[in-house]
Amino acid sequence: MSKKPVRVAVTGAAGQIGYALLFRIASGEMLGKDQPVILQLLEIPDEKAQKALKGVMMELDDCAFPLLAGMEAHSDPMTAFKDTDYALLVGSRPRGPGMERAELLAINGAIFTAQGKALNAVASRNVKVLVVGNPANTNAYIAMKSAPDLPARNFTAMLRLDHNRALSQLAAKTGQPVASIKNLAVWGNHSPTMYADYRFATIDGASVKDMFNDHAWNKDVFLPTVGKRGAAIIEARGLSSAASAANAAIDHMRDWALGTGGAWVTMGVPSNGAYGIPKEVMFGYPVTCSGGDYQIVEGLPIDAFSQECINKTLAELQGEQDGVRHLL
Ligand SMILES: NC(=O)C1=CN([C@@H]2O[C@H](COP(=O)(O)OP(=O)(O)OC[C@H]3O[C@@H](n4cnc5c(N)ncnc54)[C@H](O)[C@@H]3O)[C@@H](O)[C@H]2O)C=CC1
Ligand SMILES: O=C([O-])CC(=O)C(=O)O
Repeated sequence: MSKKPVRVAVTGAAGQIGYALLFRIASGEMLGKDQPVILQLLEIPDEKAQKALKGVMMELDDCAFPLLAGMEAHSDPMTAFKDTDYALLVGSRPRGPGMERAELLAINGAIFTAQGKALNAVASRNVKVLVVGNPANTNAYIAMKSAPDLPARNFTAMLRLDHNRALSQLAAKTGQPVASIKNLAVWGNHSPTMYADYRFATIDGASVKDMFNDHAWNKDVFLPTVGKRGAAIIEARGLSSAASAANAAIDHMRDWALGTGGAWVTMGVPSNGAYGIPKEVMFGYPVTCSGGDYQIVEGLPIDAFSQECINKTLAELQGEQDGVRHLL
């Protein structure tokens, strides 16, 4: 028997990430090739944005996706999020060349308060929320705090792009295929302070750390390359990452919904206190997913360098959260 359609809300649907994301959701890459979806698309109430959204929907129609069971255009989160099972909060103001994240925080804070409240009021009580729009962790924190009637753990932030970037850098360094690398973790904020941690990573079961014990490469090449990749893409493209961000969003939601089979992935999730991170801080952690839920990988040893990196990214996140406290 065919499955009942699920509702997937996407904000910023006419933006560049939206354009790289919607077609893949509709083709079944996110929730499975047997799962029909109804897309509930939100754009700002602006004639140009709504017109562009109509154009994207015309193209979605023209793909004749068998799994696309319905599609709606919205300009109000209160209707866009009605009964939604999944919400991908992409729409926000992207960072331009030279723009600081603090500037973004002020502009985007208001958006995520309103959207959190709307999710609280009208979404499915089990809605899974992924915040992509930057600053993703703090926007997710704002949305979570604005939705007190929904489970806090259902609000997550996207660190999967950092995770995937780190995988590719490790694959290049070791000359091994990406798919062979397991047990990578990225801690903290989706920002240059994130800490990509390959101490536990294995390739075909062998420790990556034992393959090359190169602290200088870790500190001076690997971490800055992964951390500043977003800025490097902006510099090269004149636009922020879109296809790779959409791909990471698909990976994040697919793994959360369908499970990772024991493999670690990175998600930004409200802390449960693990690793001394204060509760509720929206923090990148290694997780495994099963049964439509995620579990933080706990009990990993944290050495002095790692602790220093974790402290740094935590301090940045707490600074961001302090900066939005007046909104909550
Ligand atoms: N977490 C991550 O790893 C990454 C996050 N990003 C972030 O994703 C966001 C979106 O990026 P792009 O698609 O490239 O930007 P874009 O500017 O192409 O599209 C954003 C869209 O969101 C819409 N929008 C703005 N406010 C909205 C609101 N309140 N409700 C609904 N829609 C709204 C805009 O009209 C626009 O169409 C940016 O904040 C960007 O910094 C980008 C790459 C990676
Ligand atoms: O840096 C940006 O503004 C876009 C982004 O989040 C990324 O590519 O990681």
